[in-house]
Amino acid sequence: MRVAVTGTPGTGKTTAADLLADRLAREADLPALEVIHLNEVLEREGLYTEVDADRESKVADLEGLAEWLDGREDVVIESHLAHHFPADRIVVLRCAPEPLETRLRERGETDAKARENAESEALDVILAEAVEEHGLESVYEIDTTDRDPEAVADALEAVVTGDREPSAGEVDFVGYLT
Ligand SMILES: Nc1ncnc2c1ncn2[C@@H]1O[C@H](COP(=O)(O)OP(=O)(O)OP(=O)(O)O)[C@@H](O)[C@H]1O
Repeated sequence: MRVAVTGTPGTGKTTAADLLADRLAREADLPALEVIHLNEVLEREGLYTEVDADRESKVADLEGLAEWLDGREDVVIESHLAHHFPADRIVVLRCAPEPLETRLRERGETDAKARENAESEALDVILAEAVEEHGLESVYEIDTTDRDPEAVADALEAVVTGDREPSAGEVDFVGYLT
């Protein structure tokens, strides 16, 4: 089974996926899935097409990443790009725009980048992409706004074990737009 963990930068994908990886390694009754941090693969394998100077970020080579993922089936793929690849279950981590902006600023992002990501989150951009590419029945939303990382990992674990139902569309942050 392939599980994609996606969401706007700052929603806590890396943090939750690391906690899940610990649990998968320790608990024998959980499925044997390997957690892949796709941004690390992108860096390590050089799977980007250009470096975007203005935004100080690399443009992902989606075809190259898809080829790298080909044949890796029992995995949890963590990245804001994870929903662009074939997967059985797609988890979209969400966070209310204001606390998301604060998280990103505290992590050292520029005000402009923090604001841009908060607006993208308010507009459900990644959720919409995930639903368009995979359909409502494969998409699970987890609202991390008032959940600590262990509680987010609990919800993620419930998706992996099949104890949580698909839930796209439950989270609504449009009211945060100013
Ligand atoms: N559930 C949570 N509640 C509050 N803060 C959190 C939570 N999860 C992560 N954080 C904090 O938010 C910041 C972003 O977390 P993290 O790097 O895991 O996000 P991400 O979605 O993987 O981001 P990116 O896509 O940029 O890699 C970190 O400073 C982290 O400590």
